[in-house]
Amino acid sequence: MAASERQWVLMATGRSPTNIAVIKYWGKRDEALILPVNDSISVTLDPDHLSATTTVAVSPSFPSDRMWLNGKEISLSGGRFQSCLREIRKRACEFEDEKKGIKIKKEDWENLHVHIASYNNFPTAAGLASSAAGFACLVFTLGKVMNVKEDYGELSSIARQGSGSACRSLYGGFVKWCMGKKDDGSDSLAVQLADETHWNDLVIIIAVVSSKQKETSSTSGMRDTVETSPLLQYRAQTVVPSRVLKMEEAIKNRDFDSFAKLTCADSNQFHAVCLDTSPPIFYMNDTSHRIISLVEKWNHSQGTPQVAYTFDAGPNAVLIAPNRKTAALLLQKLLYYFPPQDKNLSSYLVGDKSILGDAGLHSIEDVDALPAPPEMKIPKQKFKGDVSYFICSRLGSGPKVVADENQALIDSVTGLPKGV
Ligand SMILES: Nc1ncnc2c1ncn2[C@@H]1O[C@H](COP(=O)(O)OP(=O)(O)OP(=O)(O)O)[C@@H](O)[C@H]1O
Ligand SMILES: C[C@@](O)(CCOP(=O)(O)OP(=O)(O)O)CC(=O)O
Repeated sequence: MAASERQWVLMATGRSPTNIAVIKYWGKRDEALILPVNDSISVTLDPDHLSATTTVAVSPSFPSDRMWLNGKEISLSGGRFQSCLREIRKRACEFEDEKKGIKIKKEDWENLHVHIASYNNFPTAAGLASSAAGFACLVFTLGKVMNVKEDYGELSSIARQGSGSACRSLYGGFVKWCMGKKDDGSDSLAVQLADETHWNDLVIIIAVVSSKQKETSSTSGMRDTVETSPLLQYRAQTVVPSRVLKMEEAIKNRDFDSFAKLTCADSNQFHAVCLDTSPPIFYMNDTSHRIISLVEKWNHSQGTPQVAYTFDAGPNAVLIAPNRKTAALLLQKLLYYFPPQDKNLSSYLVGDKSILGDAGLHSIEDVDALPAPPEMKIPKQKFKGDVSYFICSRLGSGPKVVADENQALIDSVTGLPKGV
């Protein structure tokens, strides 16, 4: 290879959203391939608020594969990263850029190494599904740089091998992960039920209860549940199959009543199987329970669901409102009970801050003046400081290429992360 040939660096940058399940995935039937015991359904969140951005660079001058996450080098030796790299490399296609003097034959990809830099615009490993956005983005961006021709369904089954829930982040809007039947996992992939424009009135408010790393990871938690919970069998075989059908129908008809009831019931059953695990797993805390109680009492007082709640493997609440008006009412109730620790309202709600205006909350004085929610029995008690901050978001699109080279996370000359 000529010296000039050795110099080129080929790069691609992608951005992928995170997703939140409304019918939960919990339990694997195959640990290595990451095959689930039931179907699951999720909503994809707006990448402007919660997403991973990943740059993949390839160059004949790189002696090994390397990765940096949020500016720190991490090991790629784990099985999940290796599976994603292997599966994408297998599907890599010929690539040529005459201007830059780059010509890569299909068989060359086996010997070309990658540098990967990724950044999450929200806390990593804090129960906000960073692994879902991260692995979806990794697979999507590797696919771009390696000129992979496979469709998103196939890419989703590769992202699944990085982290199960990641397969659902390959699409925007409403997504179903079909568990599949085959032993090799080739039919365990994501399909889009409807894109983000189908039901774009929905508003999502996340209460970040704790951004510390959690005690029991989803991976080990669900392994323990599969081994010890008798309730999980009933959930996976009897409850979820009919719930998935009802949820698909609710989404198709934009039936918020059914959507909310199914979402809350499924979150509660997921936490019930965690409690049915030996030793029991507690992901929610007192603040999570207070938020459930607030929503349940409000919903009950109105006779129909106003808002849905769902909790993943952590205490953070994800609340889904049917429209901005209801979201603004919800925010008033939440801020009444969970006012900010300091006087800074603007940093207490991130994402779509305009919801504060809709709720008539322009300053901390407006929060102090909020009336107690009438449906609550003990309205006087407040829990200042129990919520770290709120995120206001909406449904969003699937992965996208970031074309602006200024936004690449790797320097195209050095092949190293910018700033390293
Ligand atoms: N941008 C990223 N690119 C590649 N991998 C990532 C990225 N972000 C996170 N990960 C991987 O995901 C791991 C964190 O996953 P973990 O399941 O512990 O937390 P989480 O996904 O934030 O929470 P949860 O799955 O419970 O919602 C990281 O240690 C890393 O291996
Ligand atoms: C509670 C959940 O968020 C569990 C997600 O689990 P992960 O996808 O993080 O687990 P692994 O496949 O072991 O990586 C529910 C869901 O997203 O469906």
